[in-house]
Amino acid sequence: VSQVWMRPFDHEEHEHPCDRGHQRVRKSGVDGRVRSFDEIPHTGRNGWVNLVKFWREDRFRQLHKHMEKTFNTLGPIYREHVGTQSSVNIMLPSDISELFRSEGLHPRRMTLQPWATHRETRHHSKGVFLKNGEEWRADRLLLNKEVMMSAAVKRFLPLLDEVARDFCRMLRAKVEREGRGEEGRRSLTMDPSPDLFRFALEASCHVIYGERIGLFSSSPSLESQKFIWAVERMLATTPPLLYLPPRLLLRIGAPLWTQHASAWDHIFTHAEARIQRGYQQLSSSHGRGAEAGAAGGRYTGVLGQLMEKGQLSLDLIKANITELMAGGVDTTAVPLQFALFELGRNPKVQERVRQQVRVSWAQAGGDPQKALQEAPLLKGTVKEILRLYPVGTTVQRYPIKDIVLQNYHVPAGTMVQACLYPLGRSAEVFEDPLSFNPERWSSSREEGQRGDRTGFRSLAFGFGARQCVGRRIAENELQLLLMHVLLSFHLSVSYTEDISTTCTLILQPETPPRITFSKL
Ligand code: HEM
Repeated sequence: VSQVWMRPFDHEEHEHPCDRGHQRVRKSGVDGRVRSFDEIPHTGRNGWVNLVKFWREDRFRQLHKHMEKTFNTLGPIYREHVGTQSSVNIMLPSDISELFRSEGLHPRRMTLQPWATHRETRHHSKGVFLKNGEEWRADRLLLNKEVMMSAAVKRFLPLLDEVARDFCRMLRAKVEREGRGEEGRRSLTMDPSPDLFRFALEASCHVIYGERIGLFSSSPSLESQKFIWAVERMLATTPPLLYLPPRLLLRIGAPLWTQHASAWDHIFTHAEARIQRGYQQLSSSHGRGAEAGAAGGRYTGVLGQLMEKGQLSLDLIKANITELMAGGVDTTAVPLQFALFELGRNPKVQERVRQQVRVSWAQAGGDPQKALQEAPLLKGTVKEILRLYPVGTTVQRYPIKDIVLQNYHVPAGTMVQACLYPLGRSAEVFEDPLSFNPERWSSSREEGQRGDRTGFRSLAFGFGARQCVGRRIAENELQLLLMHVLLSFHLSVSYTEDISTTCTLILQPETPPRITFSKL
């Protein structure tokens, strides 16, 4: 059944007798009439029954697979009601580009807002998750200058490079200390995920606070480990809360909510201490008057820049910095696990990327930005990993005007989700979709062959004005780490089966893969 609906919809011979969704789309192509919203194929009209099914069958954790299966059964568009949420789900680039055209100036996406205000917590009132509309836009334009613009990237790239190099130094020492084989060429097989989480937190702190926190030392602080746990807990408790109504939330969701709120408390406390310190430094440097900026011209991270410019209130700086901290650790540590695994199980691809990296690194004379520019396969590797393992499995929008998707009418204000996992694995969109091939992104060949010129195929960071604000940090952080790892180690894995994945708020391996690092 799986690929049936992907064939051209207006050809009689492609009708599939048991595929209701397919029939509807095909039929609409024949009489040319735009079908009503109610006719969109759906997974069951009763949201509460669906919620119970989701809960019983643990579908929240397998949401990506559930979506893939449902598209294969119902066609490229379907409706789903789960608890309080109702959405139209789509997965084809042409539909996503249509959605993008209707998102408006202040794109809105799904938030935890209704429940955040339902039970009072100390911190939700300060802004996290509450931003949509004009308030979001104003903050976002200011943030973009510090994290998205090329001048900002130039400022923080050397900081990321420093952390990536230190990570590899730490890893080389570990392999030498704990590995097998002759001295200088030892190998170590291990689960690198705890080290990758430390790397991601160290890198975030360096870019956001302009501060190193010493996570590669032999005794990293417990406080940082607690921060990592808090982000994990916050992410894991979010999805069910998105679907529960207030009354149910109070009865069965209360422990979840308590865990969620206390995780946020921890994340805020971690950020608050640093923000306070930054504020004091800034006040004292202004008191002294003379130097340029909080640290006499030294780059003091995104926080320092925002404080120095003084365009956001202290409360808004806190909310935004905390959101950057919360959004910046698991989102990079997890794709790195997938990347090391895929490079390990595809040794030929690994070697091709390494060859390119070696040349570019040798020619860059220590300039990390130049090295990345000359090694497009690194960028391709990151895109390829996020295609197969999108950190966020959906991107949501509430269009501000009525739109037509797959010839169905979708009214303004409907929640529409672009489902990235099925998109990335679709044979309709990608040639040989299950193969790991970073080179596919360097040629326009495939795009021509697929007949898709919308460009809406690499969407792991979302799209438009509301795309991921940490995108430039993440892309550079991932590429730099992979570059230094490939220069230092050969990677291999002892098994080649696919990794089982699970969805908390982000897509991650069920069990972190073990990787063999062999010193080069
Ligand atoms: C590979 C890594 C990452 C991926 C795949 C990713 C993905 C995403 C996606 C899909 C969105 C929603 C975009 C949309 O609705 O169009 C988003 C939003 C966001 N991300 Fe990321 N992200 C990553 C890394 C980061 C990092 C490193 C940070 C912080 C330093 C970050 C902070 C945020 C924030 C604050 C938002 C909300 C932006 C807004 O609504 O204005 N992300 N991310």
